[in-house]
Parts: sequence; structure tokens; C-alpha cells
Amino acid sequence: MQPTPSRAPRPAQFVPRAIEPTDEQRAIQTATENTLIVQANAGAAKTTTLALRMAESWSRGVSPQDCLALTYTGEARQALASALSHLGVPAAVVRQFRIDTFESFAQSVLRPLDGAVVPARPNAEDLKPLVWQAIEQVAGNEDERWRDALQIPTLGDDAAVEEFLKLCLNLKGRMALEMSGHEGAVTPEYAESLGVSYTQLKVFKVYERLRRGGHPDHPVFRGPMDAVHDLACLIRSEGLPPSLVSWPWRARLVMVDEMHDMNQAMHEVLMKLLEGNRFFCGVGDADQVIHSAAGAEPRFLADAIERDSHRRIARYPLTASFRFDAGLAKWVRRFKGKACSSASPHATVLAIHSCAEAGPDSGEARLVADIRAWKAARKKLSSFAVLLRHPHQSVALENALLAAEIPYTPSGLQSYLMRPEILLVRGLLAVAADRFTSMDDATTRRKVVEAFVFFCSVNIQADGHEHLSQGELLQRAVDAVTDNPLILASFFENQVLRGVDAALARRLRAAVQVAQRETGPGMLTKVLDALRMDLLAASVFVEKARREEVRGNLQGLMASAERFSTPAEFFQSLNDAEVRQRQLKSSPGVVLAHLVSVKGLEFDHVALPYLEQGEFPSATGQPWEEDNLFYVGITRARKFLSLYAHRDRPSPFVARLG
Ligand SMILES: Nc1ncnc2c1ncn2[C@@H]1O[C@H](COP(=O)(O)OP(=O)(O)OP(=O)(O)O)[C@@H](O)[C@H]1O
Repeated sequence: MQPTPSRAPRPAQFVPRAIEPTDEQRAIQTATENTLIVQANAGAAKTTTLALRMAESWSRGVSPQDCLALTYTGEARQALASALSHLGVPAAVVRQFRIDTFESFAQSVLRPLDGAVVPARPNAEDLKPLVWQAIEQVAGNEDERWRDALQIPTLGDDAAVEEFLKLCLNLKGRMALEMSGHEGAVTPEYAESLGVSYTQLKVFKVYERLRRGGHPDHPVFRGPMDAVHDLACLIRSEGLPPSLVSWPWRARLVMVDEMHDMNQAMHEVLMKLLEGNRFFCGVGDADQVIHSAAGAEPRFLADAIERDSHRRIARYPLTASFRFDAGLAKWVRRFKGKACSSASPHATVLAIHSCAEAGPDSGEARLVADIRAWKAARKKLSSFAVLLRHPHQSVALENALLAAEIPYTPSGLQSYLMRPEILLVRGLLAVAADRFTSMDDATTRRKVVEAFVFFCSVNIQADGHEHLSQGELLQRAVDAVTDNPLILASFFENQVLRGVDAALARRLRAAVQVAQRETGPGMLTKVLDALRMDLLAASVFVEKARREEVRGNLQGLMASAERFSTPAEFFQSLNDAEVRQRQLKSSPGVVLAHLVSVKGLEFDHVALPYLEQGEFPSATGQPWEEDNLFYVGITRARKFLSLYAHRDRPSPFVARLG
């Protein structure tokens, strides 16, 4: 895209610490047009320059409270605040800038209108009951005009629920219904024009009515990105009441970082924010779109603002990356087929390791060796990041790090020891070995008991306490077992096994018996076979990707168990690992991050392990979005980028680097 700076520059007032701005950055810092968009490569200083522009406005007397900066993720929010500090803006001033994610900004705007606090339900599992309620209402509607067009999912078909929730996110992100301009009855033709089935559209309508409690202004709860959608709908329909104190009426500057994540609902909110000739600056990189499921589209970075607000966009370039050197820029050029250059003063060492499945040449072993070398060179462990495509990949890696006494900090994922399915297995092994007492952390014990409740839908029976609600009874039971680990076995026998259906009770009992009996290789596999963990996961997790994660986590756990001779010994090793993890936490560790959560961040050393066919690109992802994810991953590196590819089945991404 051609740069369009037009007016004569004015001298800059803010002089940053830490960097010497380039002419391109200064042009953005001092530009006099009221609508700037910067589209540039990863590491080309978009966030830094946005921060520079905010600092410049502050230097010119604009109150930081009158500057609103929006991002998509909490990480990007944090990265912008850090960039302001890095430039030398005092901490007290940084705190006064209003930097928020779109979703939490929308929540705070809606709060006075909501009346009571609207609970957030971020997980598909929490939304599932309402989806089924909506499906049942659609199925039971006597007045249905297009009954033949309905295809009601069978009760328990969670794939249908998963598909529906994805569709919900997408329809709301795109504001598909609102944008269609359709009025009147829902017909099969209308559904087709939206690209959904008639059943899905009917369920969507009922689901939304239920979620909004039958009243558009008082939702019962909000799922992911619902606040932005609710706010956008309000802006579109009734408009905002002029007395709404939570709306930033006084804002003079509006900024958006990571603009490529924007969808129609966010765009509508932005359009409202831009009323009144406020200054706007947005930055993004069309190749970093990784949220298309939520309706993200690069057009919001392109011409959507011009079209919808009649503002003239001034486009400013940021040509070269400061983050990485010419070698990595060349990889980006080859991988993405786009121009990419570097202005980095430091070199970026690139390495591709060809790794065996196991042994001293395995990915984990090579990675541990690299981290040790990093530590030996007295470099900060927190500047070494290991980026994972899938959270389940952390199981083997965490074990390797713990064995090597390397501290680590999970980011955007939980340690595998604390994932619900692993906690359930730990609980069953505790019952089998009658050793719950050896799990010395009360928080973990609580989570184990909660995992039983979660997976087994425990229904507490307590004679003499019939006046208490099921929720209160559950809470009491969880408290009691947490505080007195000796009663885990009786909780399992009298509440879990008595409260679940006969088939599940048989499987749970069988799993415990196998764990008491089996020893040697394959012992945990036999326990999990008896449990039929796949059925259990399918009964609670709606999303296919989450069920795949369960499978991956348990496979990792089974592989770890092979080193132990009895389930009791393995159970103890997991407790010991948790203790070691806590001890190591006292010193800053290597960052162990889920790839989707590192946009906007950078690290001196970036390691991408498990580059294997089927793992990355993931078979479940959109090919172009997997490309973008890999691009995001490699461009987080400043001085070292290490790729660990499978020796026999390397990811096709590696060959594309040239
Ligand atoms: N003028 C400059 N001189 C030297 N380094 C700079 C300059 N401007 C920015 N940087 C550095 O370049 C790096 C990348 O900047 P930044 O994070 O702003 O890039 P970005 O384009 O927002 O990246 P991403 O697309 O990955 O979010 C940072 O370490 C930043 O401090």
C-alpha cells in the first residue's frame, strides 16, 4: 500500500528514552491528519509507534484519561502499556491512559445499563445447558411453520452444540443478522442467505432471547465477546443514552492496536467512538489474522473506516523490522511471499534442529540443552520463550524441564498437572492408593475433588440436609474432602459412585481396581482404558479441539507413567513434580506459552518445538490461519530462533523457509 502522508510535519515534543525514532516513526508521532492507519510487518514498531503517538499527545497537554486505546487480547493491552513505559512515560501517567480490550471496554460501558453485574461464561461447557434449552424450545414449538426444514440434533450430540457455539461467535462478530437488514419472519431462505441452516438460525434466535433474559438490556450472562456484540447492537438500535457516564464522551484520541483482529461488532463500536472528529490511529498486520472464527477480517484495516465514516485515511509506512535481523526477514519473505526488511542493530541466530522421537536427540532433550546453554551464558530465563501450537504438547516438555530443574512460567495455558482431566486421573490414583494425604497442597486437593464433580456430574445426597441446594451441598462436600483428605475414599464410594449412572460407576470402579492391581509397562493405559476417558471427555467437553487436547494430555501422561513400576509410585511422582514446580517458581523461569497468546510480545530467544506433520499446521485449523500462526511464532524472536522439527515427519512449514 502506498504511503499517503500529506501535510508538513510539525516538530515533535516528546523525546523518547530508550529509542531514537526513525523518520517514519516521527512522521506518525507528529502527523496532523485525524485518521491514521499503519499496516506493517511484525516487529516493525507498530505498538511502539502507537505508544509514541500517545506520549506525544500527552506532551502536548492532552490528558491521558482522554486517550482510549483498545486491543483484542489482554496480552496486547499489556504490551502497549509496556511500550509506553519503555519510551520513558512515567508509570503514574501510563496508569492513567485508558488501555483496554474491546470486550472489557464494552463490559464497562454496559455496566450501568445492565443494573446487576452480568456474569461472564467464557467456557463452552457453561453455555451448553442453555443451548440445549434453546434446541428443545425450537423442537417443541407447535406453531413451527417450516417443520420439514428442521433438523433437530439428538440429545447429547455435543458436536452440534460445538458447531452452534462457533457459529454464534461468528454471527455475532460479523453482526450477520443486523447487517442483513432482514425484517420479519425467519425463513429457510433467510437462513441460507446467512450461510447457516434453518435449524441453527432458529436455535440462535431462541438462545439469544434466553441469554438476554427476554429483555434486550438485562442479559442473564455473557459468553465470549458478547459484550462487544451487545454494545454494537445497542449503538445500532436505540443509540447510547447521552447521560451514559461510562461512555468516553470526552475522549480526544482513539487508538487501536492489532487492528487486524477487528470484526464488524468491534468496528461498529469504533465508528461510534470516532464521532465528533476525534483523532484516530490504528495499527495492524493483515498477516496476523488468527481470529477469523470470531469474524476478524483484514478489511477493517483496509477501507472499512473510510467507507463507513467518510474520514479520509492517511496511511503511514513502517518499513523495516527492528526486532529481528535480515536473515529472519528473508525467512518471512519466503514463507509469506511478502516484502520484509530489517533495521535491527542485533543479529538473529537461526537454527533448525532435526529431532528424534525420543532419547538424547529428542525435541525435549535438545530444547533442555539449549536452555541450559542460555542459563550458562548468564542470560535471563524469562527472555527464553517456548511457543506451543497445542497445550497438550507441554506434558513431555514440563516433565523434561522439571527433571532438569529448569523453572518455567506457563502463559496462555495451565500446567498439565492442573488440567481437569489430569486432576481426575490423579484423584482416581489417590483413591486406588488411598494416599490423598500425600497431596499436600490444599488448593490442588480442592481441584481434584472439583474434577470429580465436573466429570461425574456428582449429585450430593445428604440425609437431614434436604433444605440445602445442590450447589450448597456440593460446596460443603468439596470443603470437607479438601480439609480432610482421609475421607476421599468414602466421598468416592458414597457420593461419586452413588451419584452417577450405573455404566459410569462401573467404569470408575474398574479404573480404581485396575490401578490397584496393575504394575509395569502399560499400567496407566489399562487404567484409562477401563475408565473409557474418551466417553467421559465427550460427555463434558463440547469442542472437538478440547476433546483432542484431553486425548493429547492423557497420551503424554501415559508416556510419563512408563518410567514407573506401580500406579502408586506414579501418583507420588506427580505430587513430587508439583512440589518441585512450586519450589522452582521462586526464580523467574522460561516462558512456556500457547502460541495464540503471544501476539504483540517478543523474546530474545524463541523456541518452536514439535514441528511435525499433523501437529503444525494443525489438521483442525484453517490452512491460511495456521500459516499466520507460524508467522506470528517465528517473528516473536529477537536474537535467537530455534526450530525443532521431527526428523522423519517434519512440518511442511520448515521446507517453506527455504
Ligand atoms: N526506533 C527504534 N529503534 C530501535 N528499536 C526500536 C525502535 N522502534 C521500536 N523498536 C523496537 O522494535 C521492537 C518491535 O517493536 P514493536 O513491538 O512495537 O513492533 P510491532 O510492529 O508492534 O510488532 P508485532 O507486529 O509483533 O506486534 C521492540 O523491541 C521495540 O522496542
